[in-house]
Amino acid sequence: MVVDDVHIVYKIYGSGAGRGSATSALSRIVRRKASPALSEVHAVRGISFTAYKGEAIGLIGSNGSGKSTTLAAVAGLLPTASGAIYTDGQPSLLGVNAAMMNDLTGERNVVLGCLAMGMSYAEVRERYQGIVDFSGINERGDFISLPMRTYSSGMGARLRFSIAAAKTHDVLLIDEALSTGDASFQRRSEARIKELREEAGTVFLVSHSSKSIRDTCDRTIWLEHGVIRADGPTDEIVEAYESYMKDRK
Ligand SMILES: Nc1ncnc2c1ncn2[C@@H]1O[C@H](COP(=O)(O)OP(=O)(O)OP(=O)(O)O)[C@@H](O)[C@H]1O
Repeated sequence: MVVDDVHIVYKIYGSGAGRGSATSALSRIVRRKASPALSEVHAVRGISFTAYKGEAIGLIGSNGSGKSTTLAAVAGLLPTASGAIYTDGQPSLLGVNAAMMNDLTGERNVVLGCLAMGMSYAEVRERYQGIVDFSGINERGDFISLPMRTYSSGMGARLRFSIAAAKTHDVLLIDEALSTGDASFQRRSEARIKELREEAGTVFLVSHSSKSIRDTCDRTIWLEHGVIRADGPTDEIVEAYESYMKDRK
């Protein structure tokens, strides 16, 4: 995957004083003025890197540094303002907020998620039990037949990860999902990420937990204010980042 001088700008409509109120809308209609001015957030400012098959790359940085935005752009969910992203294969984003139907049971979500990833009914039937066992959702009772809204955030994240990890991905983008699981689930998911890498995929992991980055990734990119501050071996970069964060306190 090649990310070449990518800039991402969020355009925010309807911001500013008086925008959005009924009177300001009415005055715009009367004066036949165009839509309200928009403000912009320049979230990613010219980042470039190359990622290879079989690599697991961690993305770290303080809040608002552009990590999730970068992942969303690589997944093709956000347009770039300039620059380009080239990937060999289909990237799939596994976010903590990935779309799951909260009113449906865990079981239905597993089936829907697998179908959405392109599996056939026969493949879903074959993999279903493995996914439920991996997630550990049923360890304390029959939760898989309850609606997703009854799950804790950690349980939801575990099920999402288990569904996504059931398939081999060309490029798997993981946003914070691992840090929500407990220790035993984290061990299982680290092992699964290693397998996914061996199956010739590239894995990106956004996390605030230095531990999950250290345990899963051998290369790390540190973003700050939308630019790459450092890119290199995980141990070096995480150490530099931790001392930077300590100095900021
Ligand atoms: N939907 C949005 N609309 C407008 N601005 C946004 C939107 N999402 C993010 N931003 C802005 O883009 C910048 C980067 O945000 P992003 O979520 O990528 O950061 P992050 O590094 O993932 O942060 P965190 O560690 O808090 O998850 C921030 O300044 C944020 O305010």
